Amino acid sequence: MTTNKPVLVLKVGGALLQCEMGMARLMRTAAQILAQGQQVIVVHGGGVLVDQQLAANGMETIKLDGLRVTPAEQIPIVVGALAGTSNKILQGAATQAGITCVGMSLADGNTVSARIKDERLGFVGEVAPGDATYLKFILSQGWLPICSSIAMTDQGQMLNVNADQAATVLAKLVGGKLVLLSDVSGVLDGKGQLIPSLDQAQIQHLVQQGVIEKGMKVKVEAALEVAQSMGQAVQVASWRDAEQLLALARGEAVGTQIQP
Ligand SMILES: Nc1ncnc2c1ncn2[C@@H]1O[C@H](COP(=O)(O)OP(=O)(O)O)[C@@H](O)[C@H]1O
Ligand SMILES: CC(=O)N[C@@H](CCC(=O)OP(=O)(O)O)C(=O)O
Repeated sequence: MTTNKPVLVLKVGGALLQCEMGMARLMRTAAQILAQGQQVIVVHGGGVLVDQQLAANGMETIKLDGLRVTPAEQIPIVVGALAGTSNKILQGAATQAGITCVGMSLADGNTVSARIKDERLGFVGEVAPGDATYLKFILSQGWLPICSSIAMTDQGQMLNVNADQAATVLAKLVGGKLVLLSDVSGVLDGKGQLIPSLDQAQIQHLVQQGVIEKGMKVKVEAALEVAQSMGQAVQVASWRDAEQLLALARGEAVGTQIQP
């Protein structure tokens, strides 16, 4: 049984991986959504784990505008933390919730094509939609693809991709509905209050004021790009909030709506 609804592309941030209860709750919600015949893709980050692994190996973390500068010597650690440990931790949580899942990266089945984004960032990928065959096969089985944000160039060079941007490209590839789940209830104003809806002009203003910064700036800009190219709102919400997850399962708008 499948519905005609667009595929739900759920992006989860790395802080979720540090919270067993949060992961269990999210995967129970995903199981509920899948049981309704709704297809779901989970895309994940793991920035916190990368920070920890780099520190454990005596390496520094440098970010430029929310993106990790990734020199060649950090690639094995970044790939191990994201495509390895983070991906398998989430696969474990999904399995525990009774979900049949497939762990994958952006490179599998040529799902996403990638090239070096900016020499200053090192091995960081700029991504574009590729071939949806592999993803569609997994979805057609009623399985849950769990995708890390590791990509590859045509030459086989592994690249580190910001996970919000990875989710954006997968949403475009399958024409899906994108929900970016983070550790905050949505985009917050200068007083810490949730902003229910944001358009391009409001985003620019808040970025200029420094109210939206760092990882949230990357997230909101990725959300705006996909909202505009697909002509539909993108949600920024929290995986911490059980209510938001239930509302999400019911197909309701939660968190902050980024408007086209
Ligand atoms: N205006 C804002 N509203 C909410 N969070 C913000 C804002 N500006 C910056 N942030 C920061 O962005 C973080 C979310 O981005 P990020 O750490 O990249 O999340 P994730 O790892 O879930 O993708 C929040 O935890 C918060 O520290
Ligand atoms: C290029 C770049 O910045 N890559 C990110 C990929 C992981 C990520 O985005 O994780 P969160 O979703 O948990 O922030 C990084 O290395 O941290």
